[in-house]
Amino acid sequence: MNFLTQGENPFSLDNIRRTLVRLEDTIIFALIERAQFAQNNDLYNKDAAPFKDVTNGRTFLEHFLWETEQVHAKARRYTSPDEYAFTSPLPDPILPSLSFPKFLAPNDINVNAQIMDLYLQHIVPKICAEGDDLNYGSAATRDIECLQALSRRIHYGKFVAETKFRSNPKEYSRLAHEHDRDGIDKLLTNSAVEAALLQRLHRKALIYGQTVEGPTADEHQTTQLKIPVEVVVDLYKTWVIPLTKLVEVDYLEKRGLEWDGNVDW
Ligand SMILES: O=C(O)C(=O)C[C@]1(C(=O)O)C=C[C@@H](O)C=C1
Repeated sequence: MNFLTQGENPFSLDNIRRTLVRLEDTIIFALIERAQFAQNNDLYNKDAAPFKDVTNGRTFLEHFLWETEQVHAKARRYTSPDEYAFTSPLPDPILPSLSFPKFLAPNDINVNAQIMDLYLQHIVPKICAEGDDLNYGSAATRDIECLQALSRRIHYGKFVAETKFRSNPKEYSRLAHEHDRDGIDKLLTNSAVEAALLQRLHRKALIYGQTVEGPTADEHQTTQLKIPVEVVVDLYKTWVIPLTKLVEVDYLEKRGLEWDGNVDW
């Protein structure tokens, strides 16, 4: 989403959902890119021999991510309301600051630590072949792309939550004051949207993951998929949607508690 475009409201629920749909493509392609390299578990072990003298007590991935985020911070990446860094400390931007439209209420919700854990424990082992192929730089670069895309998608829940809050502030506020997180979860859940998403994802993983050879595309040629379809669907079902909802509930609870009766904060 380009928050700086004039004219169209970037914060309508339709536009926010359109961004979530586009991020499905980003995430699937990032996973396909990572899947071409072996697991390379040394990347995730801070005592691994190839790196332990150069990464200051971090794993190679953490170290490389920190270096990458330092460069991106200089280009003001983390001043954008939909971007969340995994590492710190980070330098100030070297570009002048932008003024983004005010939409989200101030909050410090950041679930990147959970995203890192789920990615390393549940994604890499399922999409990459076991073993070590020495492609450390390539694999870590793809890891960072996967992590950034997942982080953006999951923290986008804040925008969904704010639009939902604005459409029903009294009820969310009542539930927040009762600390009824299950009630908030129930109120924000749209099962039809979730079911449609999982079906769409299944089709996308099947189509994007195919090896296209010859002059015509064969929609039944599914034997050589670059990543297993069910891994992508499971990733969303078990992790991406629940973590997005966690972000939404955290946001709505705080938002509801602090609500002063005006829709704008
Ligand atoms: O689109 C919404 O309404 C959202 O809240 C996002 C989302 C998702 O993660 O995709 C999460 C909860 C809803 O049940 C449906 C979908």
